Amino acid sequence: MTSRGPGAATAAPLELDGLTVRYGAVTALDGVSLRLAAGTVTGLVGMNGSGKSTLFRSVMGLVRPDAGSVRLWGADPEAERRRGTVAYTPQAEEVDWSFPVCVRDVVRMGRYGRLGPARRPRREDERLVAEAIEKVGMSELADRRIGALSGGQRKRVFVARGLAQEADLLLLDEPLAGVDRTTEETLTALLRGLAAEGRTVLVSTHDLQNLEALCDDAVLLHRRVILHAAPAEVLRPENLARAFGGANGTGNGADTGDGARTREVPG
Ligand SMILES: Nc1ncnc2c1ncn2[C@@H]1O[C@H](COP(=O)(O)OP(=O)(O)OP(=O)(O)O)[C@@H](O)[C@H]1O
Repeated sequence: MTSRGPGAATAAPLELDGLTVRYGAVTALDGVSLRLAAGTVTGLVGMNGSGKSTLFRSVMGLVRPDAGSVRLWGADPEAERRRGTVAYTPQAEEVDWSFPVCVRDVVRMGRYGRLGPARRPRREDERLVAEAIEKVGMSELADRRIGALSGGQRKRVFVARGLAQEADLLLLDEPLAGVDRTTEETLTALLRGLAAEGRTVLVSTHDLQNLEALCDDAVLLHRRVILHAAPAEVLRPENLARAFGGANGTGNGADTGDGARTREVPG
């Protein structure tokens, strides 16, 4: 894991304080405060449009907060982003899948922030790339164009990119959506393993059945943090109802308005 200066060891890997983000008239996040403990997996749970992706994008500096702050290990986030200590797996819809690259190319992008002065991947980088691809069960498809992958395979490629990056904080936007049961179990074990190594994972998910197996903590989001507690507590019907507006938490609820989404290339 990356070594940091004094003070960073005790600081939270991620701390949001009063984070507020608006897209024109739409308030996506409204005074969100959150602190993640190191070496944990935290589930981010909320209905469509509750602000989950906006939260991730704010941490990555892809949207500018209207108010509030993001701190990574107690410091200004820009330096940590540049050092590659935080990895982001975007939702599939945010990626340009016609970009002419193969699985290995995308995963190799995870190493770019860590390349030596020659800026050329070394044998060690290639080993880490191959290892990350193997961990998500994609070795046989390593040379396939990303546009020719299934939805579940696409998710796994971006999880592998985060693994190859050896980031200390991983932000995963719905990595389990649309994957089969075996892949879900593989990815769950993988994320649990990362936390056991001391890495910190924030993962948005709609899969409430898997929440307790996956997470140490969960955050119910509905523009604001409704509850940050153990998964069992978050799963209580009365708590889910506060975020989803239905007793069982499986209702879709009304979206709060559909703004145009930005798209980005895989790198
Ligand atoms: N680029 C944008 N321009 C305008 N509005 C946006 C933009 N991106 C998101 N929004 C709006 O902000 C709100 C929060 O969106 P966000 O994508 O963060 O929600 P989410 O919880 O990730 O949803 P989902 O579960 O559907 O992925 C929604 O009302 C959405 O329509």
